[in-house]
Amino acid sequence: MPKGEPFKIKMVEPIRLIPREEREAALKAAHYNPFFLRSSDVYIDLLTDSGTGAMSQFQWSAMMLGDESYAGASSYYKLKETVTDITGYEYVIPTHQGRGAEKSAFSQLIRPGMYVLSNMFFDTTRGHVQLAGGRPVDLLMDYPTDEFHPFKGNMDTAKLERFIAEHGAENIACIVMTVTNNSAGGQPVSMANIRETYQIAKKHGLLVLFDVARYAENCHFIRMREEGYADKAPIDIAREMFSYGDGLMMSAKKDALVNIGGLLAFRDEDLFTRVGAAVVPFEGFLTYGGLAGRDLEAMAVGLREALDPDYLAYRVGQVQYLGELLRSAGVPIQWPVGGHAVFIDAAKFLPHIPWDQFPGHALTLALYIEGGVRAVEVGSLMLGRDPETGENVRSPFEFTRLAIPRRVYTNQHMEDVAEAVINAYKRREEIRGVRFTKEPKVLRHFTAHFDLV
Ligand SMILES: Cc1ncc(COP(=O)(O)O)c(/C=N/[C@@H](Cc2ccccc2)C(=O)O)c1O
Repeated sequence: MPKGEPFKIKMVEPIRLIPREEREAALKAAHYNPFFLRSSDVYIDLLTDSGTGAMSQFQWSAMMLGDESYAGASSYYKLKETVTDITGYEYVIPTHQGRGAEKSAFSQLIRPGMYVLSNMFFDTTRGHVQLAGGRPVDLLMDYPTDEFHPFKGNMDTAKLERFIAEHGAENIACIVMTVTNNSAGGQPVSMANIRETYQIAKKHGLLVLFDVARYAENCHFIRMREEGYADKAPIDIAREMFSYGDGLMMSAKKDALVNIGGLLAFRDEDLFTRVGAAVVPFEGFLTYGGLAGRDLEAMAVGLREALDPDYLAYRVGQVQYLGELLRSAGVPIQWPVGGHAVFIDAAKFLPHIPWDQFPGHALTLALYIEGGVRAVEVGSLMLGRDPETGENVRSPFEFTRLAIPRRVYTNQHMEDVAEAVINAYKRREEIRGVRFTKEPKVLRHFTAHFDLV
């Protein structure tokens, strides 16, 4: 097997590491929140793998065929055919990005006070359940962060059965299966777990919707780690996976390899009609959903490219490479490494920082100072406050996430990232926690202002 990437580079975008004193000034000016840094002040941007990937020559050339008709554009039908071929779902609606799909679906499927169950919600999905008056419930299998288990993103189906029995199916709006499981560390969900969850849902007459931002990576892990799938193509694994669901919401900015875009797709016309009623006022007509025709063209191509086995081996392999650099240096990370990011265990990295001074966030500040690397916290800061008590909710994990954009950085960049993390680790006792100086009500981590404790 060649070591190199399964592509060669045709266009480059200059990046540079600004001097340390400029990084310190930039971070202070950004209210100690990496979201407020200018990208030109960031050397290696691991804030998110969402919308930050590089498109292929096939996607760029497809964009020239974008049909910008308001309704019934040929670009829509190309996307629809691709989505139906991969998922088996006949009814397809584009949205501007994932949260457009979430708002449209949850506003129609949730009555205030209803529960929505998940293996684990990501924060915007959780936010939209709450905005629709729903009560999100995570039912993740419990695994130690530093022990190997092939599918740490799994739903705890025993907890699921108990919850349904205790609260009644009539009080549950739907089940959301997040694949891969971003908040649990980009960890995959096994086909057996997806199948079992679907069987339980059908026994109780419950809907199962997928949150499939990173579905291709999930198919790769099933192929690599689950008995009976080694010889199957990722697209065939995807087809089976989607057979255990009633529909999907997707941020196309991940595993559809585009810079903007989202998707809704359903097996059943009634669901399509109900959710479509919210798309028209919020996103646009059903055949464009807030996107240009050229975006639909790029998405149709990207959905297939993401399922290419050589691409998946390279993509997930690069994330593993960074994980191994850190693990071999003794840096505490979640193990095994997920599909789109390395999750540093900030609670272990910074045991002197209390959870409500947000160690995962404190470490993002140190990584930027050390090496111009921008990362994000996935922990108690992201989890926010309990809507009923107003208290900070303590996350089961305190992570600093290093999310790797698709087809953007080389392994030398990963070595630069590892050096920054290891340098921060060497001076970890000096790293201080943070406190709010401005705390927004919803999805606070994106726009909060902080000071060092
Ligand atoms: C599993 C899953 N479901 C839905 C969505 C919403 O999709 P969308 O509305 O963003 O298209 C997301 C978005 N995930 C971004 C969000 C983010 C977080 C921190 C920094 C920047 C961006 C990320 O994980 O990086 C997701 O992960």
